Amino acid sequence: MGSSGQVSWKLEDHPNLPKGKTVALIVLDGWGEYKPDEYNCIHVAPTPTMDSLKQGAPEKWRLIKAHGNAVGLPTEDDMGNSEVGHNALGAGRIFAQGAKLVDLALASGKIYEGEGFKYISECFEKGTLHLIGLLSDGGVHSRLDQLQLLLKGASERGAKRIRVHILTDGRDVLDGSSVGFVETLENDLAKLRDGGVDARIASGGGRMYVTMDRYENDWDVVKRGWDAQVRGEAPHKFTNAVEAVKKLRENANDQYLPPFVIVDENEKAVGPIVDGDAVVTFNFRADRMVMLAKALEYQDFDKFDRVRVPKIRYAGMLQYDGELKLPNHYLVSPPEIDRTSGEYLVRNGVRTFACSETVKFGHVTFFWNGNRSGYFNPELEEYVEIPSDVGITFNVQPKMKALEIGEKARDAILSRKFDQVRVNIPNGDMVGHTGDIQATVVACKAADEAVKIIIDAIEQVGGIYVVTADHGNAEDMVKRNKSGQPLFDKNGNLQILTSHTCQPVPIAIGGPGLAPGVRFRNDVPNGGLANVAATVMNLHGYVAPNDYEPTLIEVVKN
Ligand SMILES: O=C(O)[C@H](O)COP(=O)(O)O
Ligand SMILES: [Mn+2]
Ligand SMILES: [Mn+2]
Repeated sequence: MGSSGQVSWKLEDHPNLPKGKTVALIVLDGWGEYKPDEYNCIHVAPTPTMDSLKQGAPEKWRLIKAHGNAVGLPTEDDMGNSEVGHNALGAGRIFAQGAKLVDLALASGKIYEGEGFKYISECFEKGTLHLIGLLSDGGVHSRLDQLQLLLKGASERGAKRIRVHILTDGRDVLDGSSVGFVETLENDLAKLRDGGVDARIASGGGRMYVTMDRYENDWDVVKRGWDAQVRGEAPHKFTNAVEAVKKLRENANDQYLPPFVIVDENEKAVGPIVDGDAVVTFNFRADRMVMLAKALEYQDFDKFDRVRVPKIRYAGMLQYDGELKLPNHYLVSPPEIDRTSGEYLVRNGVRTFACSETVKFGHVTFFWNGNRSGYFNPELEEYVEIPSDVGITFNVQPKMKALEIGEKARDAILSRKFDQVRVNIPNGDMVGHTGDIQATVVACKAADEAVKIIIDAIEQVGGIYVVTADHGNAEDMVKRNKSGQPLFDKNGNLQILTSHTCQPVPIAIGGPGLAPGVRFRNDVPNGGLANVAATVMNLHGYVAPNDYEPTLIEVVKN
């Protein structure tokens, strides 16, 4: 920063590293490092390319942290995720993330003093407060304890009628855990009712089938939620949410429960959203709330027929998109992730290509650029989205679009029109979340093949590659005890881990364009994802800004 507070965008030249090399930056989603056993799908899958990077040159492969404090999460027990992972990779610094900011705002009570809470609380006298979000303690998109505090805080501050619209998880937490979370919530709501607040669950559904789509992959998902939450209409009606979830689990897992509404004895929905109500989406993470936020907020919304558009006061837990100012009102200010490496590099003339398929497209663009949509400079950047398959779980098509992403990146590299070619390869993560071990093995193989296509192209143009990951997933597919032994449930079934992990991730550098003597330093033993940005800036021939986390590489003279 200059003394006037103006950002000086000019990056210093690196003393020993040249400019003009094509740098391929490959993020394998959900690809951690863990002991090689039968539940490590990366180990089981043939992954010759990633293996050769690991076994090749020890000074060009290492592990970095991708969870907990290293990515701005509240505790070391918090697994990493795509949002915080790509934020750290792109921003080069560690920002206190949404989970932590909401914790702090709730603990200090500041959440109730902000504009967002005041705005919604004006409906408390006459209207209903609706809370919509993911019901689990996964800590990736939301957290149960935050919802509990918000329920208590809102009712103490005048909310007389509260309706909770739940989305069951099974993706950031064990499948089947939804029942326990709904029971806990029901207990809390019963206590509020004892205190005179009319508080109930009003609707629900599984997060992947109802509401929490992302990057506009499938608007039907959001529509199903809208119909249940706003209109009080769904194919399944129950008088009790615990019963609903137990019954619907007979034919679907937590992630994919069909939408349901809770009705009274006259079959009337207990909590549609109507004029004069307040709505809060209590997820702090943006990607899977943006679509609903648009449906709730935009007058001229045309992605599906909303049928009835109630006049409400709506606030997000956070503002989900700073560029779009979406939503306009929010309870907690999001982290201000500024001066990202993407912006610096583009402002220094680095021509950038970014690509993934829809389900991860925003990861290498929006998250990478500090939760900012759009280009910094359209003349120098091209972002390509390959449409994802719609309406299937990814264990059915575990190869996903890995090869297409690899080929697009290859073409971008060979065109020589770009200095940085950045991709996210989703397979390990998206298929890992299904809990299908065999399919995840196929997924890892496909991801490895995509890496090979890109590295081969880099060989051809004399470029440099950086291969890393955003957090673990496919390297461990079972829940384990403290000594690492797999755990079984009371019926003797293996407990499948659909979520991410706390494992470190690999980073490898190489390619013919890598200057002689470049190697990983030994003095950054606790390096994490945030150290990657400075590293990449070096590989483009620049020194990172002073306040960036230190580079992972050094240049030794031979
Ligand atoms: O949103 C999801 O799919 C999961 O909750 C987290 O996965 P991601 O962080 O890899 O997107
Ligand atoms: Mn991810
Ligand atoms: Mn994931």
